Amino acid sequence: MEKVETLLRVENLKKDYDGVTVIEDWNLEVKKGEKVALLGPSGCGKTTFLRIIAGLESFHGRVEIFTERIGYVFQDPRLIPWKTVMENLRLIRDDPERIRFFLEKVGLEGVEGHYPWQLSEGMKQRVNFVRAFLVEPDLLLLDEPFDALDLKTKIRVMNLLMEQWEGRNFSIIFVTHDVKEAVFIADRIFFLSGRPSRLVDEVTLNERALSLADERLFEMEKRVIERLLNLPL
Ligand SMILES: Nc1ncnc2c1ncn2[C@@H]1O[C@H](COP(=O)(O)OP(=O)(O)OP(=O)(O)O)[C@@H](O)[C@H]1O
Repeated sequence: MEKVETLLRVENLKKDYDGVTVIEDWNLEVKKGEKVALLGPSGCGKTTFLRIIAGLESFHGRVEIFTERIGYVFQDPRLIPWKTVMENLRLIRDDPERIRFFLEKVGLEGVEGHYPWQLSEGMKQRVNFVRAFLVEPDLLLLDEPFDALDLKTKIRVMNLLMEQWEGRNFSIIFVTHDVKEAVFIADRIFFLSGRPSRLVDEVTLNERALSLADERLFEMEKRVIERLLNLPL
């Protein structure tokens, strides 16, 4: 049988801010190509966890990442205001053809010369996605990335995400408050408690819905919500 490689291993992870513990004793593994979602109350440390994985935060415990190719779709787009979309993206990968390819894929053809202030929040967020795809990541970190998108754009970006994933089989850590999004994207969902947050449960999804309107998705969402409601949080 083919051995599934570990891409990320987290042991006894703990994070304090000014003496206040936010993350308490997290242990988890993410396999190569696996898509995991984190569901938990506001302020429980989900963004902090992604920042730790991206090397942007100090921590206690052990974090092993078996790649350097990490893409990060931040909660806010963080584009450099005095650079155009193309200039922002060329900082990541100086390949205008590839940049145009992804811009077209997210429905942003023709905005290369625009400055960030000329774009709506949803447009900026799509540029944020393009930036992460340009990295050709082995691990993609997604922090509530669909919130600024209207439904049709969200579906378009989700489809692109899945298409990219099928082509390259990278791992995903996806933070969201939306159970339906989590169920649509993830193979495994972790449930977090409030601060200090612990990983209290996880559920593996053995099916995959083909679209956000797929009936199976509603059934899976229901099961996850029921599981969540039964947790002693
Ligand atoms: N740089 C910092 N200094 C001090 N406290 C911080 C810092 N960054 C985050 N925190 C605190 O750590 C906790 C976790 O924050 P984090 O942003 O990781 O939560 P979250 O689960 O992503 O929340 P949300 O779902 O609302 O986005 C919060 O209470 C926050 O105030």
